[in-house]
Amino acid sequence: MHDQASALRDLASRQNQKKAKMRVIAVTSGKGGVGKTTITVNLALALAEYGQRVIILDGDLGLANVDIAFGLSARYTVEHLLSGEKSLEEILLRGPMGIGIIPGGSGVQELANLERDKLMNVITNLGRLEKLTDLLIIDTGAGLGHTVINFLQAADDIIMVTTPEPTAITDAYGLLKSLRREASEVPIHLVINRVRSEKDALSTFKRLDTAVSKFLDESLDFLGWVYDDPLVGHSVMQQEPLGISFPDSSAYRCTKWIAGKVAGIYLRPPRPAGGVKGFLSKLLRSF
Ligand SMILES: Nc1ncnc2c1ncn2[C@@H]1O[C@H](COP(=O)(O)OP(=O)(O)OP(=O)(O)O)[C@@H](O)[C@H]1O
Repeated sequence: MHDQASALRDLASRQNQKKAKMRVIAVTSGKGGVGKTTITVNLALALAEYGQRVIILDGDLGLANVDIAFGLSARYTVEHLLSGEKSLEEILLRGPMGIGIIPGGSGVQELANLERDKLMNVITNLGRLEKLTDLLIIDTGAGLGHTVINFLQAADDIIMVTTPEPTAITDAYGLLKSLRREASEVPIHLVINRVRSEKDALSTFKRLDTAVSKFLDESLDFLGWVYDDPLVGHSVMQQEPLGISFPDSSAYRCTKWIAGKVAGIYLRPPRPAGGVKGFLSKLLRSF
């Protein structure tokens, strides 16, 4: 008998067979406020600069703000997609460099707890994503709520963001520990945000990696770091991504380096901008 459930399974498997190579990257963190959204938005921009087609799913249930970071305002969200009121194309916002933004809103939680009658809308609509993008980047909420777990389990890769702050490191470790149980198949790549120097980044990584190898018997992949940069705050106030307002800032150059790795392009790690003092000291050294 060809019931509704098997019809859905057939449709989903046909979508899978047609699958182009859209990659799903979930950006997450143990603690809130460590720069997950800033990194998601600028990573998307840097990847678009490398010629990738990118769509961001704003999956942060409590603090959905990807649209705001782009200076846009969401009229419709995933909720409208789930109810069948709007199509994917109708809820999709377009940012700079053709970046697509899917506003999550409260529909995000529903997405994780789909009722059967809404499943058809999702499979049909999200199946079309394959044609629209090379990369789907999900900005998840912090911590390990039910919705976050579902996104992390479904992703091809997880980028975990932390800062060197002890509380952020403790929460990152806690999340890594849970992920080993909940999403052990998905590779996790660490980004350390708001570092003062390369040394600061490396020592933070070492601290976390030592704990992970000692207590979880695993090793961490270090994707890169982003400098603490006051220009990030300026760009947030301007509601314009850093890569648009301050493309030469040290934080954006780091993000481009990370994006290069994500896109499979090798770049050297950037150094912080030295300002006039740095320029003069380098100049004097060369005499
Ligand atoms: N590299 C950086 N240098 C300086 N400030 C930064 C940097 N990255 C993020 N910030 C600042 O930290 C604050 C939090 O950033 P953001 O909103 O991206 O964090 P989040 O992890 O997404 O937070 P939430 O958990 O609330 O979603 C912002 O005010 C932002 O300006």
